[in-house]
Amino acid sequence: MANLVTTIGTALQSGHRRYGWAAAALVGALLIVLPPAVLGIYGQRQLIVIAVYTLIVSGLNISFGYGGELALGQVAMFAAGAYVSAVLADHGHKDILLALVASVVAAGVIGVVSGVPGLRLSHWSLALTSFFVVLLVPKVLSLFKEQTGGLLGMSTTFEPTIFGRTLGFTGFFCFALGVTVVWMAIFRNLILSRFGDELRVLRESPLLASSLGLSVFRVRISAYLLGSLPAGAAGCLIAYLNGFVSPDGFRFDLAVALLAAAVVGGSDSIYGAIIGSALLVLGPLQASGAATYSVLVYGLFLLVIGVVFSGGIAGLLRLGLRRLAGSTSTPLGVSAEAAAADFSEHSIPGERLEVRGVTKSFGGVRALNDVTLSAAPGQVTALIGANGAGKTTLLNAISGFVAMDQGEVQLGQERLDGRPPYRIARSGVRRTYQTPLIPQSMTALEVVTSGRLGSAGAGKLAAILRLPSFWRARRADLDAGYGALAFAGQATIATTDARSLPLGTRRLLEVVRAMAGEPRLILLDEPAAGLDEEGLEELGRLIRRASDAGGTVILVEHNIGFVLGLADHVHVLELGRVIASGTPDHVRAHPDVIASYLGRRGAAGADTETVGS
Ligand SMILES: Nc1ncnc2c1ncn2[C@@H]1O[C@H](COP(=O)(O)OP(=O)(O)OP(=O)(O)O)[C@@H](O)[C@H]1O
Repeated sequence: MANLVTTIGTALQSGHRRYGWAAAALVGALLIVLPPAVLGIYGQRQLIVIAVYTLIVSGLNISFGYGGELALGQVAMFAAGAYVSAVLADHGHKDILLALVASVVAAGVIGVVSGVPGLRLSHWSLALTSFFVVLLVPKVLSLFKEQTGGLLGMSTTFEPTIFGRTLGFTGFFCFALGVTVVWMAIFRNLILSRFGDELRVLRESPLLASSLGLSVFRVRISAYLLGSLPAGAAGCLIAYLNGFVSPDGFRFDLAVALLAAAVVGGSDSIYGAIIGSALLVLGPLQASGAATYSVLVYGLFLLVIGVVFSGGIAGLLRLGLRRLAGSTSTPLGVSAEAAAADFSEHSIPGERLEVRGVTKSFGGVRALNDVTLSAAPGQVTALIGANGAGKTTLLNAISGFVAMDQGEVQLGQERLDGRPPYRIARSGVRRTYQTPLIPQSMTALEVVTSGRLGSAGAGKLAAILRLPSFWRARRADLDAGYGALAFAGQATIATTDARSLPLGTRRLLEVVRAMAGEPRLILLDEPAAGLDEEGLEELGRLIRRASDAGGTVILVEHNIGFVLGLADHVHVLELGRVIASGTPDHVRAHPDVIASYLGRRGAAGADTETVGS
């Protein structure tokens, strides 16, 4: 019996990804072709409103749910779409396709105008600018009273035509649902492509996104802009549905209600927008009287859902399917051995790193003082030193997260200093962090393939249309990711939720992610922190294999026994200066190092000593 349940669960879970789109398209098609008499005019209207909210909420989910940016401006874009369609209809342009395109363009313009300033600034700025944009809607409409009817709104003759033929209500119903189905297909294809992974990486940490080679600003603005487009389409549909537009339809309450619908449905799920919107339209708040308290009730909803089940209803369904499916399977139908062999043949293209005269001060603290050192391909180069010696600052200076005051960094023939972090990452610098940065709701395989996000891949259009170039790039990403996992002996965790893995495995995963991105330089910041003996051994083996495969590895670590047993070359930092460099034996015996750092036990052999942490 348990087996049967697991089989059904697995089929549903894998079917959800592979054929979920087909099921959704089928439901959409059925609704469209359903005889009007079955639903009746009221039922059709309700479905159109659900479709309208689905468009807006799914747009919100791109930047908010997947990208982690709180943005409320969708209502302003919704208003822009509605008013553009209304004004066009008022001027006798009744072609609904024309109105749809114009509404989408208008929403895009509002998206760029309101998004760019917010996104250029800090994380909360977008929430604030988009909040103000929504508050401004009635004011702007009153400014253009002649054209928009001001606060009273405007009604006009909405008789949609398409290519010169009048649509009628049922035709409009089919059009509205058709637009929503097409958008949901676009949305799904975007989310299940590199773009979806970029958003999830961004939500986890902009720092991580930059160090994987992504321009944080570009990802944020693409998400906000793409999310604004369906809101414009929704505006067009609501104008034609109601035959009337007024500022009352685009108030701040609606922004809160849509946010609640996103969270309740599941803001980081593809079909959560449909669930949330259906609840918004058909749910208990539609009862007379309840609407008065809608902001309060939606606010409470947000709080409760946020605390109790953050993935929303879609998240609960996903969890249920996962539980039913039980253990995970190997993806791609590739054997671990074959993938590992492929990956080891594909060596790591390490380059020589030269750091010359790097100096960095934070106020009165000189974190790096004229640091000159190098690291060779095929070797593990360790940086050791007590707390505050400047090790992390040096990694940050090499990877561009800290602007150095003086000095040069050269990788192979390429100068890295002066470039932004994402460009340095694109030059092949990959790093790990003291606290593993593993994005939410990603499998181990997805985490590893995200190491390739900064490299050339298929574009968004290829992803939306699922062109052959998309499938080729996807196959290459999956092969490289799976190969890297198998190379590290971790193929069995490929489909496991990466966040649920133990600390040691998450640390390994970070190293594997760094290896999957064809790195010319790998920077490891305290990868052994918190690991037990077994974890240390496994990590040591992996780092050694990465350098044997040609990688240039720089290891910052406090566990001296681990470092001296693994490194080919060691640089010792003290108060921002290099005080010794050489082989582990040379460093172990160096009088300055013994005096200031290793102490008497170091001279005798510091195999298990952890210094400075
Ligand atoms: N952003 C910052 N602002 C101000 N001071 C900083 C900043 N980053 C580092 N420092 C200072 O620079 C010095 C070097 O710090 P750094 O973190 O590089 O040392 P570390 O060797 O990596 O230490 P640990 O082993 O504890 O991580 C310390 O005195 C630290 O307080």
